[in-house]
Amino acid sequence: MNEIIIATKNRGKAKEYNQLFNEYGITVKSLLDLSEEIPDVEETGDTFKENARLKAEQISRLLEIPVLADDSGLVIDALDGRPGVYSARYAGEPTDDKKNYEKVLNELTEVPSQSRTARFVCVLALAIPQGETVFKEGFCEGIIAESPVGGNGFGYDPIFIPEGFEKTMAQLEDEEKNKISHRYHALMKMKTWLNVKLGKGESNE
Ligand SMILES: O=c1nc[nH]c2c1ncn2[C@H]1C[C@H](O)[C@@H](COP(=O)(O)OP(=O)(O)OP(=O)(O)O)O1
Ligand SMILES: [Mg+2]
Repeated sequence: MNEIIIATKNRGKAKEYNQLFNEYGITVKSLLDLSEEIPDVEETGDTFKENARLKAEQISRLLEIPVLADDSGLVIDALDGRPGVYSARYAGEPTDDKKNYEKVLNELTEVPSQSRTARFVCVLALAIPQGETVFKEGFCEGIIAESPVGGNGFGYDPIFIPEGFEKTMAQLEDEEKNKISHRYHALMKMKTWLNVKLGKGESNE
């Protein structure tokens, strides 16, 4: 098998999974690459895990093959965890990345830098026909910038300064982001789990 489906309609995510899987010789197909029209999965869950499950299981059932899905978002301490699972629709629907991060910056105008701590969260689900869905979670710690900078990445990247950096996620090269991102960490945990499952490696969990 040298192809995997990721149940997403987000081009930014699909691009990152393609880059992350590239070294294994695996091509990633998103729902945008399929010739058939795939209905939207309603993200009705209250947690990243529930929404990741909905996306992975519904598409796996539809296509009758194993499917990965990620539900992710930005969790800001000074906002009691918002936008969290509502990250994609924080400023309403349809999703508008710029409106979303501008809303966050407006809500944080009075908040000093030491209190602007936040993290990106990614719950990655692997749904297998006739099997139990597996979940792995990844985090990327950082702080929220005063204003948006940078043109790489997607979503909230222009306002997120990862720990250990003095620039935003949107100023990092793709390869740099892919070494530290919540998505990378979740995928590495999934890879470890799969290797153990296939008898190819040691668990380090
Ligand atoms: O690395 C990231 N860099 C910046 N922003 C990010 C990142 N990862 C997630 N995010 C934000 C974007 C979106 O506002 C929300 C994900 O929402 P989420 O529902 O998981 O994805 P989505 O609706 O964009 O596509 P889909 O559900 O088809 O996979 O969190
Ligand atoms: Mg979504």
